[in-house]
Amino acid sequence: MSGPSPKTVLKLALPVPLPHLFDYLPPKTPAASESPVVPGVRAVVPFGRRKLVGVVVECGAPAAVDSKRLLRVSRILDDGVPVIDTSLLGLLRWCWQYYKHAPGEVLLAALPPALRKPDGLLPEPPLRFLITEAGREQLAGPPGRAPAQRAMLKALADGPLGEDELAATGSRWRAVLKRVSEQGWVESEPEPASTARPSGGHELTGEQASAVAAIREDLGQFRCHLLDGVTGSGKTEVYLKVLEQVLRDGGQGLVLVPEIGLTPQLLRRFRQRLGLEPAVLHSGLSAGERLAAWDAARTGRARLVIGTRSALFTPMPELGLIVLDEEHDTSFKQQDGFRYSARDVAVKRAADGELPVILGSATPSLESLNNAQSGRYRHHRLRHRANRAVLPAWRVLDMRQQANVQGLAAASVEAIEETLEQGGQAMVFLNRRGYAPVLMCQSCGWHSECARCDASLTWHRSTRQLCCHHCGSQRRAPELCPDCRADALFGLGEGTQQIEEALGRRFPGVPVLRFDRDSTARKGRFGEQVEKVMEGEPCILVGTQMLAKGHHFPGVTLVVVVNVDQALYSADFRALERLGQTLLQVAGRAGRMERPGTVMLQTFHPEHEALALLIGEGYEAYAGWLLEDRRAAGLPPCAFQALLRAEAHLKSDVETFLQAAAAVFPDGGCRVYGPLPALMERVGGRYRMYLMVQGPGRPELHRQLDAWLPLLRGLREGRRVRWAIDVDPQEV
Ligand SMILES: Nc1ncnc2c1ncn2[C@@H]1O[C@H](COP(=O)(O)OP(=O)(O)OP(=O)(O)O)[C@@H](O)[C@H]1O
Ligand SMILES: [Zn+2]
Repeated sequence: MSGPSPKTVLKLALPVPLPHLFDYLPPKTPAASESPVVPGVRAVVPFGRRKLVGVVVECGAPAAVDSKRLLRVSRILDDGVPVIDTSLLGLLRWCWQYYKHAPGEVLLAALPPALRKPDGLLPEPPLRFLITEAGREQLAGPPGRAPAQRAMLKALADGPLGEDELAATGSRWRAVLKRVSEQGWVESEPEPASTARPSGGHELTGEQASAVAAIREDLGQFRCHLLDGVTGSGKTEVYLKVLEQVLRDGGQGLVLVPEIGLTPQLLRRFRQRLGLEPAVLHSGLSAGERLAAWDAARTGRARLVIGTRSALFTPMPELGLIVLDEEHDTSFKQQDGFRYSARDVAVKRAADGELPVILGSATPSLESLNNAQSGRYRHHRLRHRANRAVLPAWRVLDMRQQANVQGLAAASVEAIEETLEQGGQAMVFLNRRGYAPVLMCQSCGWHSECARCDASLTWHRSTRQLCCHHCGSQRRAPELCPDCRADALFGLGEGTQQIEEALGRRFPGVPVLRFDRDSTARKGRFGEQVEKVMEGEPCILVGTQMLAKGHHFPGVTLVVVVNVDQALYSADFRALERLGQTLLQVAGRAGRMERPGTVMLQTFHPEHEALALLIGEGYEAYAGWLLEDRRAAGLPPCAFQALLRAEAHLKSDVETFLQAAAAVFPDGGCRVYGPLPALMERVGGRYRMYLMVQGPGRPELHRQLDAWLPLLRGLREGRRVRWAIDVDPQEV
């Protein structure tokens, strides 16, 4: 027997945080039936003392080390069927190179969790069951002594059913199914692909129609379309019209939405308009549900996938369109581990697959606006609300001159009262959950601080807890001041719970619905509350960011924004961009139907030029002003950045490492700045700092980063810290 030739080495991505692929010999004597190993298949390999599941990335590459020392793949999984197709594999490879992240972690993140384990298998294709001629005859005959069998035949008489539907016919359905199948009364076949039956939909406005026409023209080729339409302008209707065409042409559609944009209402809308069941993918699903949805997309049974960030990596053999709704949303950027931007990777996927991508938003990111201005993206503007509703009117409340009860201005309370009297619904927005952001002692000035973070502990009065919203630590709230023992503790500032309580007291009998991460923690609660709002009875909604995103609440005519002043003076250069987006998105919930809406903005800085511009002239002017500023300051999107982030228990370790890292930064057109402290320097007892690398061009930035990385890995100072590269960072 000849020794293994280097030609047959397999390169695998394994789930370990190392920056390379791993060489293995192919499995021993593959069975005759087994097809040759191809890229994209899963394999089990020995790794140290463990067995790992990896994905074969390359076959037949020359081995990096002497092949005699190589270990052998234990076995190939899934009968050698690739779980990741070639084009997706190419995209993932681009990702690990671009984001400088471990290939194995990138690749395995693209697999449903169930397939990351050796015992997880590709699911069997689902079957559906049909009644046969003999079955019909049986049903037509006199009822026998097997009522369960008869009931099943009866259920099938109206058309084929899947396993889920049969399961609803009785607990012993499997046994019954077996019996009727043996009799030849029922047969099975693979579940066919879902087909779209679009119906309904609006007659498009002129603006919608021209956007739809332009995007349809580009089907079958790559182009990025920025759909820049004010809140309520009917962007979703544009997506639907283009998707209709894609589905009709036999393509698959992929729709990505922000973390909390994936609501039952949204799904219902897609389901009803397109007349098909979308495969839904998000992190809240069970492993089994996720696997099933992913597999339906991979095999082409599912024609439409709707999901959050990571759904971007679903294999879809006939993908014809990607839609990214609320493209400015920060949840599209993963903030730990594999720090990718789903927006940017979506554009790359579309380019690779030669298909159009739609980025939609009422408040586009400066990155996308910049790309539209430079002609790289096609820019479609929808300036009017679709259903003749007008954009809401703004009222700025100078809080220095307003009586203020528990955070609410007297004028806001009056406006809420008026709204309720007229049968409308009011929404109060503030970005702080809990009862009060700080618990403070009136006598000695003590205040609740997290021992492990540079942050105060939020007072959750109902549960009598002090909670850190950064590291999650919790403790019982003291009754007396822990320092001076005075009975003088009070909550400083307001959180959603306090506003909820204040409104409940002021408007007895009116439902006050709170939407924040605490109140909607229970599964399904969010949806229930939304349903309640949709019933249209007068009510008050109080909530955080969660309320800002894409909801269509027809009854809401008043929006009160409680406190956004912090952002006006933030050290983060993106703070004003985010503020403008949040304000307009929240405001956009008001007056989406016949009755016009009002937005009341409570602020201590009514004269601030940013607010004046945003409210006076709108987002386009505001974003233009911000973009000019970025250009003048040489900041993204007019420059390119990457961060080297590092953290450790000892601040000196972080500093020493970053200084050493800066010292070995290679020469070139990009410069390195720092070490600088993270915006919140200490979280969970760890100090966090970074170096910022910035330059005028992307290729230059990547060339220098790629030259720097091996040097960083060689630094002995790096052993005492956790470090990572963040390309195109969104926060510091
Ligand atoms: N051409 C049209 N004619 C009449 N009504 C329309 C039309 N297009 C959309 N609508 C209606 O207008 C409302 C807002 O539309 P939609 O939710 O699609 O807006 P949007 O731009 O996605 O909003 P947002 O950015 O605020 O989420 C919906 O009730 C929708 O049914
Ligand atoms: Zn903390």
